[in-house]
Amino acid sequence: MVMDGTLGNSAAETGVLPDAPNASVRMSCRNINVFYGEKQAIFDVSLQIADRSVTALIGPSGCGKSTFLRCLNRMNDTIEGCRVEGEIMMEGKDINSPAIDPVLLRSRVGMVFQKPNPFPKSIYENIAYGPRIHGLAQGREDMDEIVEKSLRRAGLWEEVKDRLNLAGTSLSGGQQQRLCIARAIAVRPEVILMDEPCSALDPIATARIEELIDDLRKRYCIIIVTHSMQQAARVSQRTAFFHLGSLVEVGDTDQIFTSPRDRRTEDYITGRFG
Ligand SMILES: Nc1ncnc2c1ncn2[C@@H]1O[C@H](COP(=O)(O)OP(=O)(O)OP(=O)(O)O)[C@@H](O)[C@H]1O
Repeated sequence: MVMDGTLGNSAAETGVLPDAPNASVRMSCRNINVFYGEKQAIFDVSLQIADRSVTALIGPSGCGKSTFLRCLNRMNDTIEGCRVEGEIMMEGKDINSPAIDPVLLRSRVGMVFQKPNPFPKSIYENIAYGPRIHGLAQGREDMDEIVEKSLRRAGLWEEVKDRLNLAGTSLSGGQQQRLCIARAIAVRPEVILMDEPCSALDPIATARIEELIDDLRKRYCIIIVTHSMQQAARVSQRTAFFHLGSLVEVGDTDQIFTSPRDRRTEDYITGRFG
């Protein structure tokens, strides 16, 4: 672990999940409160996030899923009037500490948005940009390798290897989303946040992304916000149910969907509200 306030490369584990002793914790959030001006959007949420697995955040519209997700890589810092309280530990350091560089943090905790948002640059440059600004490539050959590896991991290489100089925006919606995932992977993240990554995609493109998420979880800690309970059930191993800014219940996805402990979770998953 490095001692200069930056987040080190080591995959140091911070503990185990209380209900899953074999899972190591990648991020540990304690007593998180989030305010937009005077209005409180997240109330005292504590959540441990397992490594090498997918955690789904579910709950009715406006319950705070995206707000909470954005706490995990300090994207809320970019929203005027938004204030985050509480502790989010990763590799033994609080990511909200002033010593943490948010740009570096966001390379370690990458993000994929609802709508694919490739840069207005070539496919190659979309991937190469991050490694270049973070100094991860020694030269052209090294960069070529990073680009190929990232596109392969995102399941896009075969489709684009002969047209790397074409604009990223020339790809289909599903391909663009895989390009954005490849872009996140290229800077060697440990965590990937996904905010409804399939909501702009058709069912076939959605299925490809879901398969990809299942593959990526072998290497990364993934947290996904989804409106679709079917998607949460298909792709995640753990599910956290939010309601009115509070975390109602978190657990093994099978348990949450088959025997929820809280009435509100049951009402939501059985379609009584939301
Ligand atoms: N930039 C903002 N400024 C003020 N209030 C906001 C802002 N973003 C979100 N909120 C409020 O915070 C609460 C939580 O919103 P958030 O978008 O996190 O919920 P969500 O569960 O992700 O919703 P959805 O499923 O509809 O995307 C809502 O009441 C919302 O109106």
